[in-house]
Amino acid sequence: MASIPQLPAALDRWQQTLNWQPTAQQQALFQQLYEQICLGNQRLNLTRLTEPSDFWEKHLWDSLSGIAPWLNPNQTAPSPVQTVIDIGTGGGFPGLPVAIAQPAWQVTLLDATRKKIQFLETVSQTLGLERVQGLAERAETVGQRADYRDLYDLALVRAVGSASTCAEYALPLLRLGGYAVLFRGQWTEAEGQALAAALIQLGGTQTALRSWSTPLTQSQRHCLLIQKTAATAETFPRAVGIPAKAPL
Ligand SMILES: C[S@@+](CC[C@H](N)C(=O)[O-])C[C@H]1O[C@@H](n2cnc3c(N)ncnc32)[C@H](O)[C@@H]1O
Repeated sequence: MASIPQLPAALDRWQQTLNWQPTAQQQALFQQLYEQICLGNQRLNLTRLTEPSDFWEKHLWDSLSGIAPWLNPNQTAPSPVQTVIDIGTGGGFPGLPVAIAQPAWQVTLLDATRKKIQFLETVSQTLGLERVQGLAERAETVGQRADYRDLYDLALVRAVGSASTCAEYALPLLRLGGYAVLFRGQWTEAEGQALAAALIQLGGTQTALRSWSTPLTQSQRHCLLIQKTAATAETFPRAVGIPAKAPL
């Protein structure tokens, strides 16, 4: 069985780039995650990244780069976190690496595809991630449910749609003062302008735009931090399919 990059090389890279290191137990969980997601279930086609170094960089490192402000012991976290929702989690990213790195956080993995969520629940149980739960629903439906709205401290959204679409999924689910992290590859001024207009309608304020290169292949990444600074109108999220078809 192939191994993801092991100590000490990976530890150095975690330390240099995120100022954080996994414990030996967390490193073992990352390896188990790799085996379960990449090699364990080819049928669901959860990821096309099966090479250990690709998995480490584009799934593990990339997922944790989004929560860098909460990992770095020298930084004050933007706000305390207990509850997290990963919207459109797919193969469990960024939610599962985040749950391993932050074992005290309660992480909900949301995806519209029930089979993916059922598989991720089994993986979470196998890895002993007791604070992870799955939710097989559309983000638009969950965002209109009173038991999920205004609930989460942190929403993570990677590779699910345009930034405005992702913001419309995330903001209704956040408590006032909570944060959304939007993971992006390239980032253009036009996207920034569209997002700014959407945030006015959704009650969000962009507080940071971080830009960096990934540590192995120097691919460009952008990460947007958005705080919920006002209540989101009840009209959002709009009906299923509309946020993606007609972004704000
Ligand atoms: C390209 S995958 C990205 C998966 C993962 N976040 C990642 O970065 O590897 C997009 C996922 O979002 C889910 N998705 C798309 N729109 C959704 C919605 N409105 N509500 C819930 N899940 C959605 C899809 O089912 C799919 O699994």
